[in-house]
Amino acid sequence: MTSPSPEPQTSVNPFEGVDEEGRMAPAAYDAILLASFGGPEGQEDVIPFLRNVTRGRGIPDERLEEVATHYRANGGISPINEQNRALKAALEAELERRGINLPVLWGNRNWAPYIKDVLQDAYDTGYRRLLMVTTSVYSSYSSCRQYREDLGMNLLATGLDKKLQVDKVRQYFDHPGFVEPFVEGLQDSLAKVREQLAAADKADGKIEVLFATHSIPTADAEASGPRDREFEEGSAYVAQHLANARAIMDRVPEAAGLEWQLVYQSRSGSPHTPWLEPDINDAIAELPAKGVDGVVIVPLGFVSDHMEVIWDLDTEAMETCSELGLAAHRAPTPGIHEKFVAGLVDLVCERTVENTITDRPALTKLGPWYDVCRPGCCANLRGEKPTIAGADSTVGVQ
Ligand SMILES: CC1=C(CCC(=O)O)c2cc3nc(cc4[nH]c(cc5[nH]c(cc1n2)c(C)c5CCC(=O)O)c(CCC(=O)O)c4C)C(CCC(=O)O)=C3C
Ligand SMILES: [Fe+2]
Repeated sequence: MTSPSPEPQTSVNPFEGVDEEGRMAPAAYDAILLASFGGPEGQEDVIPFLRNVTRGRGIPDERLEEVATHYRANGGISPINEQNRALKAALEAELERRGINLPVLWGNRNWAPYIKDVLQDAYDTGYRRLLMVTTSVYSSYSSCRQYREDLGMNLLATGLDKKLQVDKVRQYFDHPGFVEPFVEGLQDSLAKVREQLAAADKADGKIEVLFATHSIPTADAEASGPRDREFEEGSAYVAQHLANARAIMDRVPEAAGLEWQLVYQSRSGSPHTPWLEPDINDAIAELPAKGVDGVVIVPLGFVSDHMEVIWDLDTEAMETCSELGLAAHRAPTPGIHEKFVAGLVDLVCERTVENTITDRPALTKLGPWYDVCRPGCCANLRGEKPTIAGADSTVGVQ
């Protein structure tokens, strides 16, 4: 039990304490908030979970039924919560190893433990300032602003908006802690695909690398990131993935000269709304005609092996590969890789007055990303909601 810190003051100038690169001055935090998506933990949770996820988003019922079957086939259980429990434990161990006294709280947007309850518990424990780390690393409405909105709305709903300050670490897509596990993963998966090819007497077979991420509506892709910067393909979300894919390819000598592409998965929504393409299965279907014999799938958009990885990649995309006679292997997600866990603690230390880390590593020219999102960053195209951690935020001190 800590003694309560002073209540935060509401600032008039939203940029106060934030420099031109969107960097926020280090502060004294009471705890880390690990914020994630959440997932069902039994058959009876599946539909209520899906309703939570899609509330107000117009996802057709047929799509919900289809997604429900992915969960049902796995006992109604998403692996994501267990993975977050493991990540929380790994973060606690790494903090302890470094002698950093910061508790780790865990809350989800769409399932228990809900962010709302965690915020109330945090306040009741005496915490007054939290630093949020999300399990979502790129810039887009779904992966950046929606987290910031859910924090803003839950602080308002609990009446804690003037009492509990929540800041957020920068989007960390190009932090070495996130990228390096994929470098190792690509190396290992390439070796496995080469073994498969050798066993099939195709030792010289051609291999292509597919970097897979979540599809989003093209309108959201165009609205991703800050308004005052131009990005490749007109989208921070796409540009961040392309830059990361190049950074990974450059670090794997065994992949020199191989063709690669960025592909998308898990599309939902109305078929009339354009989403990012190509779909991974369509991309795989084109490969035999290009003389490709083997595929490495790098799940670049994801932090852990949750449902969208084990179903859409390991089940569906792998099936597409085997139907076409392609050798294939899926590289791991960062999960609780020690470099990933250490990287998250480094990101926290960028922001804490104690144990401050001043170099802010980024493996692409796009980063290091902003601690405080620029105005209009990753806009909600359906209307504005209260957010935290943005220069245009209406909740908390920025
Ligand atoms: C960019 C992005 C990430 C990556 C960043 C991040 O990790 O946050 C992500 C992650 C995840 N998406 C997840 C699950 C779902 N996403 C859905 C729907 C949607 N995702 C979208 C985008 C993203 N999603 C979008 C634009 C929609 C449609 C509109 C909407 O509803 O906003 C739906 C509804 C049904 C469907 O249409 O598929 C479900 C069930 C799970 C949990 C998996 C598990 O349980 O293990 C995770 C980690
Ligand atoms: Fe953003």
